[in-house]
Amino acid sequence: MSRLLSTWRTLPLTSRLGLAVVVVLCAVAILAPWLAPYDPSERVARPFAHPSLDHPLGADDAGHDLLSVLILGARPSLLVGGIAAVVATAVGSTVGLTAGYLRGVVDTVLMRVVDVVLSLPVVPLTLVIGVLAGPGLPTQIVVISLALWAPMARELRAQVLSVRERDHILALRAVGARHGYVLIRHVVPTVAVLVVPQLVLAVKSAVLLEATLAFLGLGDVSSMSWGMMLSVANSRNAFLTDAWLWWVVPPGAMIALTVLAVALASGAVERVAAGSGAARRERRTSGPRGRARLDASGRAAPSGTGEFTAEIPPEGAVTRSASPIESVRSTERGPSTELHAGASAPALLHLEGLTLRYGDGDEVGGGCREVGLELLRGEVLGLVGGSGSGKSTVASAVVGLMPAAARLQGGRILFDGIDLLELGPRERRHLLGSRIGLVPQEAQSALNPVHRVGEQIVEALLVHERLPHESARERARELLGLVGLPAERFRAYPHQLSGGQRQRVVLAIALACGPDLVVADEPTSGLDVLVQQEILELLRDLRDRLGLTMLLVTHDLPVVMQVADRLAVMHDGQVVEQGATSAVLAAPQHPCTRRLLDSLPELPDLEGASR
Ligand SMILES: Nc1ncnc2c1ncn2[C@@H]1O[C@H](COP(=O)(O)OP(=O)(O)OP(=O)(O)O)[C@@H](O)[C@H]1O
Repeated sequence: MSRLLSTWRTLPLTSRLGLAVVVVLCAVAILAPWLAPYDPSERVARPFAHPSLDHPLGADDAGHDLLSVLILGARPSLLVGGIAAVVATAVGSTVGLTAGYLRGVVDTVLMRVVDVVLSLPVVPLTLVIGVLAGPGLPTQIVVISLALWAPMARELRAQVLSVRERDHILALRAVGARHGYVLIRHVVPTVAVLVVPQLVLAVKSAVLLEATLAFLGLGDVSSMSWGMMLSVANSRNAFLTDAWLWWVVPPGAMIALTVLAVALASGAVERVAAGSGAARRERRTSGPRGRARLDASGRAAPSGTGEFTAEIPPEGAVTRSASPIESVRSTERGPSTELHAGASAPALLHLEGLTLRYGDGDEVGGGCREVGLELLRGEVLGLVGGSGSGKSTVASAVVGLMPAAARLQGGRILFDGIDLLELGPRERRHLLGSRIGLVPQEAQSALNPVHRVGEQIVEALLVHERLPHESARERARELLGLVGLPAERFRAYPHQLSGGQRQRVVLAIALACGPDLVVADEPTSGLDVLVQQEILELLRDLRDRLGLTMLLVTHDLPVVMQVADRLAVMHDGQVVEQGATSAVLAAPQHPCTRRLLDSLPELPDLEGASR
């Protein structure tokens, strides 16, 4: 209540005024039968009676009290407007969400339907539908909803297109989460803030359209809305006498007042919706009072100090069923370290002539050409090259998250003998996260900022494994331990972690279901040198302990030199050189490899300098 009051105080005067008028109008509509001084269907005055104390708005041609008709008219006007707006918003939002999220054929078909609806002239269309369906409130609701849903669908689709490309949504799709799950749990909450003000604006348009339809004779004569009052006044020659002053002006003024008030109130609703989203985030990020605070290393710090806050689970709350490594190993599927870099070992990942370009027609370009790579089980392959050489294109093709503009022109990606490019979306989703894990670039944006990091690991686990929630949480804590984070970090939000800690969480998500292959796209970018070193040590450690098979994409040669068994160098979309790391570094064959090596900084001879 106090939050509502404080929000009310922050609203501009016009918004407050609009909200107040909307509330009064709704109250009048609800209480109309008790507020109206007379029964509007009874003849209580002489026809065309002028306004008087008994009848402040006079009477119509049949002697009905016009004030009572006006008060009762609020009901159908607001009811039709409200219901039609809700229906239009529901249809428009569903279409916009589906088209924007699924893209492809679904998007094309739905947007062409939207284009057709938008190109139809509203008034003649409504007349045709009205004549076919017959006048009445249901017809009005259908016609108004039909006229309003299409612009909403278009607007929402644009928002969803941008939200679906956010890194944390891509990261979730990379662990194989179902479309419905990603939509409902991550996309809908983000765009809901936009839907609420749209709904309010739709009410405004719907009230106006209801009046238009009623005036055109598509209203329900048995329930006299304000639009219907105008229609009846017109047909009963109110304009030929001075009766229009009290028969036409008041309902016209009420329609104008409603539209204006709703328009003013929409600003307030937008603010409140955005505010409540922010407050929810704030509540989530600050957590309940009285929680212990942790310092950067995860130890308890005196409350009221320190940047990091996280709840410490009660002592003994976690009963460890297996060591973190055992947890991950228990889901391992193939041989690992024994076959490490063995020349005769079967390739886990095999790319043949992969050609992927961006754009269509004359605009086609970029991407990668005729890429051939082989990654053995237990091996770390470093994919290096300058900016724009095509590394990310190859990585995105392996995990199946190519940008919309990407066009596959040929080649195969064999993963454990399965051609990934031949798989349907559902089969591919089953592999992602469970057998192929992705460590995306930019851990900060790959994590959902309003969900606890532990829950994000749990989410990745539950996408593929049927586990009781508590067991999943326990596994998530073990995975945190595996990547070198204290289990207490489970309850932290991404912003409460350092860059290196976030990167570890992203790694834990990638490892959650014990994948056979991990694709790490620039896993150390944006981190300072010391943290980079820590992450590299962690990768090395995981490789040795778990026999991880990893495709490590980076432009940073020193990074791969420390972890990769073999290197593949890309330039201009092609692999120009590949071989054992030591061999490539010792005797680079291609000028690009030599340039990459030459670009490595050399430390000055400090000893010499100090002499
Ligand atoms: N969505 C896209 N639309 C059009 N062209 C693209 C798109 N993404 C990449 N490209 C082009 O494809 C080529 C390869 O890009 P890619 O991102 O794979 O390179 P990269 O080696 O990963 O570079 P960086 O290290 O800078 O990310 C570049 O020429 C780039 O301009």
